[in-house]
Amino acid sequence: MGILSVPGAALAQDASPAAAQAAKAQTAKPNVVVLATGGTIAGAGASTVNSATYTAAKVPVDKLLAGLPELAQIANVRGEQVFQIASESFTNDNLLTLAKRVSQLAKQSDVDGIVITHGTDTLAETAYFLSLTVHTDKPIAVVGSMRPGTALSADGALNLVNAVSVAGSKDARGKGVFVTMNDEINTARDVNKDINIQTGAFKSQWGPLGMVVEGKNYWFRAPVKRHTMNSEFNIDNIDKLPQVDIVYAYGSVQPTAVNALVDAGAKAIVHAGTGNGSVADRMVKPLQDARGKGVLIVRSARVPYGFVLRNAEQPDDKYDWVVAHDMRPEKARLLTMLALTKGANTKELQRMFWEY
Ligand SMILES: N[C@@H](CCC(=O)O)C(=O)O
Repeated sequence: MGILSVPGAALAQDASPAAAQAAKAQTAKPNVVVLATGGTIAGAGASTVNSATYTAAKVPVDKLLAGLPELAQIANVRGEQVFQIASESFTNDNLLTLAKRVSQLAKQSDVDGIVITHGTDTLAETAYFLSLTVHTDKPIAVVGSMRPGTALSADGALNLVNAVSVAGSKDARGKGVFVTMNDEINTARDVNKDINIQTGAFKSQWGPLGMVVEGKNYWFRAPVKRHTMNSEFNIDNIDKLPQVDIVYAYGSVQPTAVNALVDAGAKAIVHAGTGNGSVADRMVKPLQDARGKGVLIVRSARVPYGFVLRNAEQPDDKYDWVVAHDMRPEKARLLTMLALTKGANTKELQRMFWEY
C-alpha cells in the first residue's frame, strides 16, 4: 500500500507499521542535490519534432524535478538553480562558482551525492574540472541531454533519473566524477562529446566505467588516474584562474594567434596540433619565443583519439615544452590553469599530465 493511500485512521497512530515503514523508507533514501546550470536538458522547442532547433536553458530546476515523480522513489532530491546558461558560454568564473558550491555541499552530512545538470557542449570540461578540484568521495554526476524535453524521444528525463541514481549510490563512492548519459557511466577525465546530433554523444576512448540500468549500477572498471580526494588541487583554495588559451593547427596556419595571445598576457598556450601533436615549421619559432618569455607551451592534438608522445614529432626536452598525453586541448587547458595556480614549472606540469 502506497503512503498516499494509507487510511486516515492509520496515519493518526504514531506507531502504525505503515507510517513507520514510510518514515524508514524516507530516511533510508539518499539525499541528492541537483545543481542546475542550463543547457538542452533545460531546453524547450516549439514542437515535438524540434530535436535540434530549440532554445537551451529555459526550464527552471524546480519544474524539471517536479516533472519527474520517479526521482522520489530513488532519493530525497532538492534542486538549486546555479546558472541558467548554454554551456558554450561557460567562463572560468562559472567553473569556480560551481565547483565551490559542489565542494560546500559535499561537506554537508545531509548530502550523499550531487548532480549537475549542464549543457552538453562543455559538459566534459566542467566534469573534469570538478574531478580535479573537489575533495570528496561522494559521487558527483554531471548530466545533460541531446534533445529538449519537448522533443519526441527526449533523453533528458532518463539521463537525469540515472544521474540521481548514480549520485545516490553507495557503490559509486570514491570513484570520482561521472558523466551519466545514454545509460553509460563515464569517468569525467576520459569522456568527451564526440557527436553533436545523436543521443549517444558522449564517449570515452578508454571505454565507460559501467552502465546504469533501471536504477542499478553495473561497474566494469574504475579510474586509475588521480581525482577528487587524491587531487593536489582544492577548489576551496582557488579564487582565480590564470589565462591559458588554445591555438589550433591547420594547413597554412600562421603565428598570428600565438603572438596575439602572448601579447594579451596568456600564461600558457595549448597547441592543438595535427596528427601526433605535430607543429608546422613556421610555428616552431613563435612557440619557442613564447616559451622564452615565460609562457608554458603544451603540445596536444586536434585528433580526438590516441595520445601525444613526448619528444616524438618535436624535441620537447630541448624546447622545454610539455605534452598533453591523451587530454584534448580544452581539457589540457583546465589542468594547465590549475597547475599554474600552484606555480608549476614545465617538469611539474608534465608530471601532472601523466598523473591526472
Ligand atoms: N549549446 C547548448 C545546448 C547543447 C546541449 O545542451 O546539448 C549547451 O551546451 O548548453
